[in-house]
Amino acid sequence: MPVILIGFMGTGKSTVGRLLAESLNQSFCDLDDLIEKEAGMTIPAYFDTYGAKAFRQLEQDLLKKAINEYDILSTGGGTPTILANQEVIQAATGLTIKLDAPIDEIRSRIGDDANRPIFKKLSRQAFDELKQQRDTMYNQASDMSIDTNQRHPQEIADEIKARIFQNIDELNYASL
Ligand SMILES: Nc1ncnc2c1ncn2[C@@H]1O[C@H](COP(=O)(O)OP(=O)(O)O)[C@@H](O)[C@H]1O
Ligand SMILES: O=C(O)C1=C[C@@H](OP(=O)(O)O)[C@@H](O)[C@H](O)C1
Ligand SMILES: [Mg+2]
Repeated sequence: MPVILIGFMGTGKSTVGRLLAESLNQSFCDLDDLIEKEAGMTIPAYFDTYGAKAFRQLEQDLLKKAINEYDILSTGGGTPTILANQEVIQAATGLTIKLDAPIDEIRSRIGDDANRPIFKKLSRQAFDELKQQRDTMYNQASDMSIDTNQRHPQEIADEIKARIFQNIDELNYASL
């Protein structure tokens, strides 16, 4: 059953996804890593060279591929903002989980990281508004939401694991 992690940048999708896959001994893909591998450059370099539109197109192409090939998929914060991606995520048969954190916690997590071109470019207010706007999309696209504030990534991965097994049990009961 594939698990897709969505949510705003800095909520821990990449970190938790990796831990979850290790703990379940399942295959893992971080969509941003796949993009960097395919493009042969970092994400900030790709934004600088080709622009945001080209980035979204490459992301869309690789999402379709990755969703069929991996058990655990960590998306980028902007992935579910594209309608075609929402459709691909909703058509997937597993669980889609939104990770969340308060905006100030996000700022402190990613503040020093030069790897997020969107964070670097936006004013404080625009960044807050972007999160509010995107949260609506994450809520619509996810089956459940997990607050990651003041929690260790391993604890969050363990909670997701428990939820997966709970979900499998419910599906098994429903088919009896
Ligand atoms: N639960 C957490 N508590 C504190 N810091 C975290 C947590 N999860 C991730 N981080 C840190 O926050 C930063 C962003 O995490 P990352 O997994 O890259 O998020 P995302 O993929 O959602 O952008 C990293 O420095 C990571 O170590
Ligand atoms: O929010 C966004 O639009 C983006 C989030 C990033 O991923 P993370 O959410 O893993 O930081 C990465 O895909 C790119 O910088 C664009
Ligand atoms: Mg990430």
